Amino acid sequence: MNDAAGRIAAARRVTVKIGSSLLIEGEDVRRAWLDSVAEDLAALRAAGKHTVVVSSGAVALGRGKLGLKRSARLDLKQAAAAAGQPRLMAAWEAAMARAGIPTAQLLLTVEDTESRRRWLNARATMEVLLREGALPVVNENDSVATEELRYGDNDRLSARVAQMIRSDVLILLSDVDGLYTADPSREPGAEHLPFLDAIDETIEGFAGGAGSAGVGTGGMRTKIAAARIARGFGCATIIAHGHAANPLRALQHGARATVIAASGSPAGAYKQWIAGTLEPAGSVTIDEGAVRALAGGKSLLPAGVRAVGGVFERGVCLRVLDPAGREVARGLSAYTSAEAQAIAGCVSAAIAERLGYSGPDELIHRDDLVLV
Ligand SMILES: Nc1ncnc2c1ncn2[C@@H]1O[C@H](COP(=O)(O)OP(=O)(O)O)[C@@H](O)[C@H]1O
Ligand SMILES: N[C@@H](CCC(=O)OP(=O)(O)O)C(=O)O
Repeated sequence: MNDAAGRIAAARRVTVKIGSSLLIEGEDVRRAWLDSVAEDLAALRAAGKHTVVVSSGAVALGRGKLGLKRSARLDLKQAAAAAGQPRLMAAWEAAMARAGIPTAQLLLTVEDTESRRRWLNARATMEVLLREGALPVVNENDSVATEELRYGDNDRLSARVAQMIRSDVLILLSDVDGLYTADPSREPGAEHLPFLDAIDETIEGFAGGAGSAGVGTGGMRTKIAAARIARGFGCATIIAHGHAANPLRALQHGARATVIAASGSPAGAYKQWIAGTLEPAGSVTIDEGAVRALAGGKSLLPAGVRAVGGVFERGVCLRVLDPAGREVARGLSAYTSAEAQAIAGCVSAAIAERLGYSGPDELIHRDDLVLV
């Protein structure tokens, strides 16, 4: 299944990145086009797929609003982003409301995607939004980012977002229908590449090395960098043309694109990430029945917990120990240490009464658990 349509059909979670050039014309949003994207996103939802959008456009809209000229100066870009972001979100909000889907805004920085704690918090927010049927619309928090610590391009940010929500597919909508052997706007003879199973130096060379066509805009280079990140955690990347109406539907109907395959699956990579936690924040000791349940692929319920070690927040990685103190698993805790202590040994039906509020039935959900 090397075509974009097949990948999208099989995906459970999809991240879509939309560049400024698609969204904005002159100084305003291409509203009719955005309505068509909203329709496509609603169709993905109706097909049971969880979708997140990474949308550029704040800087371009803010420039128009403030009457600023194009400039490479970071402070001017930051001011433009601050002025343009509300306009960008207003456009998304209006388009998605017409499609019957509530939107939510997340502004992320490099730090949010690099620090484990902030990552987990952003992820938890995203999960609730997806569960509640909202469309998270993400952009870089340009106004607080620094020169040394900013993505600067939403291609790589979208790969991190795809990782955060465990997307199977990352769709980069651009003004070109994929990767060519050279920049097609400069070399008419350049060949289109429909499918890549790996990213090597030759491929990176196509996307424009230093001093060649890609410099300045980010161009294909940041898209290949994004595909490389996505590939590493089990997510395929699709680079596609997005300028015409209903660009996602067009892809689902076989429009030409470049597909870059993933290595492994998002779930596998996620579990590797959990297993690779250097310093788990605490531990839970479980009884024999729970050890058997985990070995059988079940979640860890509070009923099987005998003791809780350490002081920890929700979402952190815990060691799961058998009655003899041997580590049998690792997983992300759905509760804080204080809560875990309060509900240890407790049947699921009694959790709400014990805590005074309701919470998940599982202390560690099987999706967040890996046997060691
Ligand atoms: N090998 C290549 N294949 C396709 N496009 C390329 C290649 N090298 C450079 N490009 C350029 O990259 C552009 C897309 O990047 P960019 O303008 O940054 O898009 P976006 O705004 O969608 O992020 C294309 O219009 C094309 O001119
Ligand atoms: N965060 C910036 C967008 C940065 C970016 O990657 O732009 P683009 O190359 O148009 O996708 C903004 O909202 O204007």
